Amino acid sequence: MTPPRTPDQLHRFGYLGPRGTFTQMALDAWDAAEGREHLPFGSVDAALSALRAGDIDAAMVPIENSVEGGVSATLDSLATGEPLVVIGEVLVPITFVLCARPGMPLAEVRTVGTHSHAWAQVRGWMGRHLPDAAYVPTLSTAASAAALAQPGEVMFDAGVCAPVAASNEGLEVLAEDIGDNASAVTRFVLVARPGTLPEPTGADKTTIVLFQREDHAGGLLELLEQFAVRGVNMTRLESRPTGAAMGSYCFSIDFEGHVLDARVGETLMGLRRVCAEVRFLGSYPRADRGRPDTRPGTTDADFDHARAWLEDLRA
Ligand SMILES: O=C(O)C(=O)Cc1ccccc1
Repeated sequence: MTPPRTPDQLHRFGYLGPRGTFTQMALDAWDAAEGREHLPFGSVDAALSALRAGDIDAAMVPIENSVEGGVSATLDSLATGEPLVVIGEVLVPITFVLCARPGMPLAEVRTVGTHSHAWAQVRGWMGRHLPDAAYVPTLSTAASAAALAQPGEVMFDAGVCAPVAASNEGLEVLAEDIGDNASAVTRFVLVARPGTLPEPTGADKTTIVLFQREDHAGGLLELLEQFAVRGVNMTRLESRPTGAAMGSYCFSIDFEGHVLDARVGETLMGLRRVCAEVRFLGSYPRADRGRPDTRPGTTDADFDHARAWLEDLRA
């Protein structure tokens, strides 16, 4: 996981809570709290609204899972509304347990509560061990454990969460390691209001959202070739409905490099020419420290030489 790199001006951090979520683990990994506040929020939207309102300085939210894909609540909130920027990312390996109130036998579990992304990752196990169990969605994995720990009626018999959430809430673990994919990883992003741009490290990523001008044959290719000709490697590409009309999509994209890198700047200018809108969602150090494989002709020095050559011609 990423070591802490907390800019000095950030003091109040929000996260998708309650305590015991994978998102809290991501925030703890990023910011080993030294007097800074870590505040739980009930949903991604609630955390990002508090950030936009200025109640917190940054928010840790899930963005992508290696098994289930993008987290729509996060992608859509970042693509619209008051601008926010990603200033860091954290990768967290995911392990799930099935937990219940003490005394509940596995054979009697009829309903299971958890976050939709967690349910999608334990579907195989559920099919084998609790094929008739009904799914009850909760706003996070730890929210299902917290609900079971409250006295009185609860909407489900068991919850799926991190081992730490089950033990925080004094629940019994009915089964361990129930994820269908043992190497599942979730990627979390630390989001702030614009104005914080982490310095380039040589191992950076940039996130943008592209809105096309009009639907036409080769429209997506036109966007992709902006990256290809400048040697910029994409690490995530998703289309999301804009909500404006049926068939209206935007593209949410992560790629290697920092906005201050020449090839990234040239790519963004190319995209700006061919798109109706380019929303910049930040440049930040990669959690895995992976450095891009820069092709000959696409280094900062190559772009500088070419620009100097053109200026010479014009002079
Ligand atoms: O609900 C949580 O614990 C989260 O942090 C969101 C989530 C849910 C499922 C897998 C990874 C992250």
